[in-house]
Amino acid sequence: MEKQITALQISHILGEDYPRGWVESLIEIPKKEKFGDAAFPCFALAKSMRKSPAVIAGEIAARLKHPVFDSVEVQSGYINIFFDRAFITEHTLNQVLEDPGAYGSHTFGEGKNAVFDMSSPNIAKPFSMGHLRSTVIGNALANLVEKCGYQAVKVNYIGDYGTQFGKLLAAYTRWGDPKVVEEDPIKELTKLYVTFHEEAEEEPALIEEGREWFKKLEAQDPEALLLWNWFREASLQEFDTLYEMLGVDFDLTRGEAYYTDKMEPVIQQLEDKGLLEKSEGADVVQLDESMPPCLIRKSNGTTTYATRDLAAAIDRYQSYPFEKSLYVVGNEQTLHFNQIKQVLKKAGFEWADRMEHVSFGMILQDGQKMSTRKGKTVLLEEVLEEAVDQALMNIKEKNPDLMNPEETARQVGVGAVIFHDLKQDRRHDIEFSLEDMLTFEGNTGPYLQYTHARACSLLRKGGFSPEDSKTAGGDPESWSLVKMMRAFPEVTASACSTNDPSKAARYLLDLGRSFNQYYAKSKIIGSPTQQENLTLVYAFTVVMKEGLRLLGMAAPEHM
Ligand SMILES: NC(=[NH2+])NCCC[C@H](N)C(=O)O
Repeated sequence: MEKQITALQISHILGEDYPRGWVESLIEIPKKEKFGDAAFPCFALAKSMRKSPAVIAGEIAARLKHPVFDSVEVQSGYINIFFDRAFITEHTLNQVLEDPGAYGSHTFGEGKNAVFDMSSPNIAKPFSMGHLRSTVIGNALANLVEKCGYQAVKVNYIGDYGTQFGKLLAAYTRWGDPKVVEEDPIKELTKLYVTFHEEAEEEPALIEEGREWFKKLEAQDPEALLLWNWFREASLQEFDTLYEMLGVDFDLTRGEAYYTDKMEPVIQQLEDKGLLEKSEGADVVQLDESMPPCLIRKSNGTTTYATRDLAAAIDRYQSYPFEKSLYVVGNEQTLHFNQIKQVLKKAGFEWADRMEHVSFGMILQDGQKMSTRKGKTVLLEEVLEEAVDQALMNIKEKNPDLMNPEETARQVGVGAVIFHDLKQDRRHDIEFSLEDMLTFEGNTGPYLQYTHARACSLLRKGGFSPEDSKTAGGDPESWSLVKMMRAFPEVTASACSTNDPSKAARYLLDLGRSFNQYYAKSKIIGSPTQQENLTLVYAFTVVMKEGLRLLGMAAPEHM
């Protein structure tokens, strides 16, 4: 906010040739305190004003006045502005404490829908690392858009359709044992699927058998349908255990199969609009030179992944006219989503521009993709359990008297995995390392949660209660922390608008560091301004807790 005020003042002094937005883009936030809280470099003005930057800086500085400015200095072409700390501190604390849960909220999304296609695992297959990323990133973004006023609609678009289910049905009817499937459905079904592929190399006729089964499924053959339903329900149940652990829920679990009878009308529309072309017996829509045509119907008459996504996009727009529709899916599907978008655009759906592929990289282990195929299965549930176990060990070591250590360990272990994902630029591949995720020092989830818990324990020690808050007259040592808390609303807005939860995650690391620095430097309890200091600590817990909530993490008060 001070940045805008500063820009407005400078722009006002310079006149209309230098608009506020332009001035604001030049303003820097100095790293060193001695250069002020904001700095304006005058070098870009030298040419048009035909004066040296130092002279210009002097002239502007002489006229720069506002209640939030405490002092203004000129240093070699820069104007360094120092804000009125007491004024801003009080204002910030009042804002945070006025309505704690609402601090950092915005209204710009009000009355608008944001639809999320997220998680979307495939039934009868293990929940992969990619699906974990989609779940975690999608959930954080959904929280962020809601923070900005949007209505989030979280859709779990499960992969419950397609030729692979023909193969699975073929494999099951040949080799499956209902009891074994019942016991550990995903594991057994995956095995059957792998067996199918191995056997098919010896016996190519199997492939045909798989196709036949898929045709039966499409024709709603009772036996096929019964088995498919069973596999589906059993898989969803296993996924639910994971979602519960992660603390994620959905507004809608609606998979590809839901669109079985909604594709024909879409294909008809494409036909009517003259977009459908025959290509080697298949129906395709030609796209611009940058991509291959989109396959709508294969030569054997079956529909595709793309056809279902087209039907789903149209259906979503009809049910939830959206301002944005985000597909939180790995990088490897970029071409697919570009194709879908372009087909819809060609068909005249202007809203296709509001669809966005929120892509992300892979999770690597020792530089290689963590795979769920063949022998190398890494089961996500085991990963999370391992994280929780290790968190429990860490916690017991640090705080042997903690009540309810299991619940806290769950919050910390799961939080560690979530944060490790969210702190990085989502488009990059990330290296998986439980050790790195779980340390209490460094850029981790546990570090943030621990910092928050320490602050809570200070409040308990000081017998603080929010009703006794004192927002004026705080400790000057708190300035960096105050500025950090002040930045929160800007961070939520920008993380939301750029679909980038890492902005919020990295901000929380900075916030945590600011708090720990303040804590190290100040005598909080027992100082003459104890109540003011504790008010600040309390405000910090409010912002940290809300930040963690947005990322999908818990903020335990004891650790
Ligand atoms: N609308 C979509 N295509 N969403 C992504 C689905 C992801 C797919 N089930 C997979 O695991 O690869």
